[in-house]
Amino acid sequence: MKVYVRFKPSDSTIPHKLLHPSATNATSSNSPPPIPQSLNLSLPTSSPTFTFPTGGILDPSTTQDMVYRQTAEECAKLCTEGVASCIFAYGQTGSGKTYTVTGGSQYDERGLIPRAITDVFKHLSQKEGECKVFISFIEVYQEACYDLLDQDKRLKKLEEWDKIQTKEDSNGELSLEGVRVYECESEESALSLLFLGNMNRITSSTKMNMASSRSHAIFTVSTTRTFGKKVETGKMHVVDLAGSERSGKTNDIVSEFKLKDHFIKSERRKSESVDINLSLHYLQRVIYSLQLSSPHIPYRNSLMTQILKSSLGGNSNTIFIGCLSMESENVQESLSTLKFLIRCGAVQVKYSRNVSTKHTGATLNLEIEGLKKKLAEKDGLLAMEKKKVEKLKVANKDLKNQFDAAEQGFEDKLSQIIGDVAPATDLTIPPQTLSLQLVAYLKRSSATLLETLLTSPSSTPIVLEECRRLLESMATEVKKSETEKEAWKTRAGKINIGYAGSEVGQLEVQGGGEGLEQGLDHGLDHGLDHGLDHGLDHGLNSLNNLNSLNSLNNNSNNNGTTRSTPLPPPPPKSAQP
Ligand SMILES: Nc1ncnc2c1ncn2[C@@H]1O[C@H](COP(=O)(O)OP(=O)(O)OP(=O)(O)O)[C@@H](O)[C@H]1O
Repeated sequence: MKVYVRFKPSDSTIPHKLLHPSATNATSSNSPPPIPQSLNLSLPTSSPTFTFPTGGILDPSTTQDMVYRQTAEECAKLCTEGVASCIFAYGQTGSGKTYTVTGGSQYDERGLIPRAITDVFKHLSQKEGECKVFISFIEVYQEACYDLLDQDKRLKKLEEWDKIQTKEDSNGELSLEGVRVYECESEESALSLLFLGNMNRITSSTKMNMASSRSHAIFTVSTTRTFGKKVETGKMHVVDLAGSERSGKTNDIVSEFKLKDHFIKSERRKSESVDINLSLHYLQRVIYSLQLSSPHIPYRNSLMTQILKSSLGGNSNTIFIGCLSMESENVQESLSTLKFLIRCGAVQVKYSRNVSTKHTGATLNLEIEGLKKKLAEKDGLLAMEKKKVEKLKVANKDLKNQFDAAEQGFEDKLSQIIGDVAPATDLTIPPQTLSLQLVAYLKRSSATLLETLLTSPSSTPIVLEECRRLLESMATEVKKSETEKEAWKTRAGKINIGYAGSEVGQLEVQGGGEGLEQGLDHGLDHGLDHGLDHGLDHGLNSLNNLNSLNSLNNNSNNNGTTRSTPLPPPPPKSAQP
C-alpha cells in the first residue's frame, strides 16, 4: 500500500522541533514533484526515523492541490480505466482528515473527492464508448451502516434512520442492500451529492475539533465504459475514518455541564468514542494480519473492515494518508499513527483492470444491482403512498364522525327548540308571535340544510361550518324566544289577576247599573289602547273607580247585568308601546 503522512499546520507560534523530513530519490517526469520519504522525530529519549518508500511526507506547507496530485490524481485516472482504488484518511481527531478528503471553505481548499470527480469526468469525456458515472455515499456509525444520500436523514432522529441491510455472499463479500446509487451525468450533480452526504454526516463538538466526524464515511465513484463488446468497470472509494482519540483528552465540551440533555450527549459521546477506537483497533488487526500474510484475516470483527474487505486485501490500488498534528502534546498520537502507517506500507497490494464481455459476469451483476435498487426505490415510494392513503382514510373517518355528530347535534337542538317553543302557544299568545315564526323559520332552515348535507357530501367541512353557524344563530333565537316566553307568561299572569280583579269587581258591582258598566269598559278600552301593562293599571284604577262608584251608588237599583266577555288577548310585543 502507498502511504503518505500529512501534517496539519500548527496554530502554535513556537516552532515545532519534532520534524526533520529528509529529501529522497527523484521520480519520473510524469509523476508529481518529488517529496521527502523519511521523517525523523526528536523525542526526549530517542530519535526514531520513519520511512515511506512508496509514498512520502507532505509537510505543513503542502497545498490541497499538491496533496491531490501526490495521492488521488492517479486513482481518479485509474477509475476511468477499469481499476479499483481506495484512499483512506487515518489519524487522530482534529488532525485534518476531513479537510484533506472533502476540503475547506475556499475553492482552492477543495479536497481530494471534488478534485477526483472533476478528473473522472474529464478523462471519461476523452474516451470512446458509452461512459457512465455512479455515486454512492454511506457512513458506518456504531456498527450500523446508513445511507448519507437519504434526503430525509437530517429530518429524522437517529433511532428513525433506516439501517442498510448487509448480506454476505459465498465469497465472504458483503453486499449492501438498497444503498442509493445515483447515475450522474455531470460533475455538478456528483458534487451536489457529495455536499448532501456531508450535510447528513454525524458530527459532534469536542475539545479537539468543533465539527468532529463520529462515523467512518465511504464515498464511492464507480464508472462503466462500454466499448464494442467489452465493459470496463472502475471504482474509487475515499474513506474518511472517524478520528482516533484518547478519552479525557477529547471530552465532549458539553460534559462540563450537569444538565440532563448535556449529560445524555456526553454519555453518547463516550459510547461513540469507545466504538470508534474499537473499530480502528480492528482495522489495525486486519492490516497487521495482511502484513504478516496470515492465513486468516479478521475482517469480520467490524462492519467497516467487512465492507472494505476487497479494498484492504483484494484487487485494489490502496493508499493510506495518515494525518498528523504537529503540537508536542499530541506526540503520543502522532507516534501511534506513524507506527500504524509503517505497517500499512508493508502490505502488498495487487490490482488489475476489470474488463468483462458485455452482458456477462460483472456487467450483468451491475445491471441487476441497478435494477434491484430501482425496484427498492419504487417499493419505498409505493409504501409511502400506501401510508398516505391510510392516513387519508383515518382523516376521512374522523370527518364523517364529526359530520354525524354535528348532524345529530343539529337534530337534537332542533327538537329542543321546537319543544321549548311549542308550550308558549298555550299561553294565550297570538299566533303571529315571534315564537311560532321562529319554529317555522327553523323548520325551513333545517330542511334546506339537510338537503345541502345530502347533496354535497364533498363539501362536508363547509357544511359543518354552516351547521355550526346556524346552530349558533338558532341558540341566539331560542334565548330570545325564552325571554319573550317569560315576558308573555308574566303578562298572562297579570291578565289573570286582571280577570280575577275584574270578576271580584263585577261581583261587587253586580247590579251596579249603567255607570258601573261604562267605567269597566272605559278602563279596559283605555288599557288596550295604551298597551297591556298600562291597560291593566288603568283597568285596576278603573276597578277602584268602580268601587267608588259602587259605594256612591250602593243604594241605587241593580238591573242584574254582568260583564262576562273575557278580556281580549294582549297585542303582539312589537305592537306594544
Ligand atoms: N492542512 C490544513 N490546513 C488548514 N486547516 C486545516 C488543515 N487540516 C485541518 N485543518 C482545519 O482543522 C480543523 C480540523 O480538521 P478536520 O475536521 O479535517 O479534522 P479531522 O481529522 O477530520 O477530525 P475528526 O476526526 O474529529 O473528524 C478544521 O477546522 C480544518 O479546517
